[in-house]
Amino acid sequence: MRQYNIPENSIITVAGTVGVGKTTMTKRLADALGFQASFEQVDVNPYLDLFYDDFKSWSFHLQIYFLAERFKEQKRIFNVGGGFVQDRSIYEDADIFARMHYENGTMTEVDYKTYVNLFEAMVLTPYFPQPDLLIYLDGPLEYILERIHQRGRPMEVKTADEYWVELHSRYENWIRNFDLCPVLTLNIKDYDLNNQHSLESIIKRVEKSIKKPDAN
Ligand SMILES: Nc1ncnc2c1ncn2[C@@H]1O[C@H](COP(=O)(O)OP(=O)(O)O)[C@@H](O)[C@H]1O
Ligand SMILES: Nc1ncnc2c1ncn2[C@H]1C[C@H](O)[C@@H](COP(=O)(O)O)O1
Repeated sequence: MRQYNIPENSIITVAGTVGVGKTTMTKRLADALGFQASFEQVDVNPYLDLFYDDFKSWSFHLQIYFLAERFKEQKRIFNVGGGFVQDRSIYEDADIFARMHYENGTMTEVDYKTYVNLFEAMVLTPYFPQPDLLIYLDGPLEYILERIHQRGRPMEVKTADEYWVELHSRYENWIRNFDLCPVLTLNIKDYDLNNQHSLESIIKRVEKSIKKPDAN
């Protein structure tokens, strides 16, 4: 395997809205770098279908479930060590999804406050070092909607497009203000992961952007 100028214990988080291509990017990048991958487990999530049927009744349960899952994954990453590529950051749960449901009235204020308290307590533990790089995947909304429909998860396909439109717009605002670690933004129109040159050029950009051990 080719050696890259990327510290071997780096943590790279792939962020972006639903359907943009995080899981696919996580797999390809982890394989190319010889890193381990950490995924969201969508198929076994007991709340996801219930949530998409009725946001108001299930948004708190779902957020707590995601928080617990991410905490377990963070602990695993911390204990196993080595380089990891991670499919979605915990920041997106709190700053985008939970906040959106609270602001739209599909999560109560008391539930939101409880969630934020728990989130803040968790990110202060040693299991949540800031990533060395956040790769932000962005692209035109119509591409993303097409991917959601083409992937065909039933609960997502039946969800009104307005939900994805709002999510996309919240992501764009969020990334403009995100400063917890270096960010590399990739537009999905500009790469093709089936093309080795395209993947190599992404890795070159990762090499340039990632936090190196001697950096502050
Ligand atoms: N670079 C790409 N080019 C074309 N299709 C892609 C690309 N990346 C992902 N897809 C497709 O788009 C859909 C969503 O991708 P996925 O990686 O599951 O997104 P996410 O994890 O962000 O929800 C899947 O059907 C996947 O095969
Ligand atoms: N924190 C979250 N709140 C609500 N919904 C969420 C959250 N994190 C993920 N999701 C949903 C969105 C998708 O339907 C699936 C998986 O996300 P993906 O972006 O496809 O990895 O879970």
